[in-house]
Amino acid sequence: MESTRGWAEKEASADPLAVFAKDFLIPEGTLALNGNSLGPPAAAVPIALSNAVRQWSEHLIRGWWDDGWWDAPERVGDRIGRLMGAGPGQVVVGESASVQLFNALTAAVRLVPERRVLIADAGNFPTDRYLAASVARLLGLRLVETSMNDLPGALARHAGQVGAVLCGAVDFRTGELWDVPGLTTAIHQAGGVSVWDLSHAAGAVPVQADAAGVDLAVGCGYKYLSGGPGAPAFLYAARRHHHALDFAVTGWHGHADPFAMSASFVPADGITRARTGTPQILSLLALEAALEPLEAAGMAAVRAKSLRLADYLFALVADLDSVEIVTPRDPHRRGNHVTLRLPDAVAVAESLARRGVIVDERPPDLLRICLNGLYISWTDVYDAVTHLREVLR
Ligand SMILES: Cc1ncc(COP(=O)(O)O)c(C=O)c1O
Ligand SMILES: Nc1c(O)cccc1C(=O)C[C@H](N)C(=O)O
Repeated sequence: MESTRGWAEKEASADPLAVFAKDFLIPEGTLALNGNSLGPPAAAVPIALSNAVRQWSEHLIRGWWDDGWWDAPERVGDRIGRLMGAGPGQVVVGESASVQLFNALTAAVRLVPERRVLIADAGNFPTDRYLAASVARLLGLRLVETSMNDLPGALARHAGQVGAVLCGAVDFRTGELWDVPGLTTAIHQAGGVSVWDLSHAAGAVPVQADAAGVDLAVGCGYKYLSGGPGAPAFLYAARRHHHALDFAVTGWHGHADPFAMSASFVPADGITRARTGTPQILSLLALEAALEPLEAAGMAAVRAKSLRLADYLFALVADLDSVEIVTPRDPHRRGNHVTLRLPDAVAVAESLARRGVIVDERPPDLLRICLNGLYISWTDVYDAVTHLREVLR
């Protein structure tokens, strides 16, 4: 690795994934380095949306059957599942990540009703923490918040009482990737049920959900999956739990026979019981189309390139005295975004945005830079760091 633009250009011209950048709509001259918050639109999305509106106008309500709308939550779920190492029939798409978290967490608690301690990652995204507190109040559980580093300690301290355990796979602030397989095993050994928030992992890290023994998981559709603002989220539930899953949000789309319009809820078989009410079809079809470039490029190839882009950024910022790299350097211990600590991160992010470099900050001093190898190039990294260098000067 060399810190010259010529080297970055050479690397970019040899990059087999470079072709995928044209599959995204990013304004000329803009570096979209915040795909950990909102991924850019895939070029396939406006086409899929206009197709969906055409289906709607031509087929009206028949679209539910004739155009495959009814099965979209499971169909798109299977496609997202393939990106996260989940076999078919274990993922549904719909609702926000917050609603899916509520449903996953309450279902996890109901799998082990005698276990009265709910353990939650204290560094998790606020919505996860708020929901853990709310579910604990709702179900009369004792909430224990712990740092991820001390999760094994917390499991040991509450041995015999641990029920649901809610963790984020990638720390939304620091980009640290936790040991999903190892910690899931530890949760099981403590008699608990794991609920992983994969929002910063799905489409970024090839999480092996099935192989890791994950029980339940949820994630956003608008970050690395690029489904668009407010894209539907996903819920994964391991097949071995399906027969016992008792979701709190029991909508008619999760009923065994929805059009029987019966008086009481009988859950559908399989993951379909995780469905709630009528899914957001336009958004679901946009999300489905957005998956195409990632599927074509391959999760493993995108991950490998993204890690190398981050290594390149680490090398380029090494001489910036005021910048501390917060994200672990070990590729097994980081997700996709890279976090730098520097004075006045908010002002730096604003100055970068004026130069067309879109990153984000988490106050007071963290700057997050998302290097998604699917559409970010070697020269983008070089240019972004050049701008950062000038802004800091
Ligand atoms: C880890 C994590 N979970 C959940 C969310 C958001 O959930 P929702 O889509 O319901 O706003 C985010 C980001 O907004 C997040 O980073
Ligand atoms: N979900 C967001 C939103 O509705 C508006 C602005 C940003 C977001 C985000 O996704 C924030 C993101 N989850 C984070 O890690 O900070």
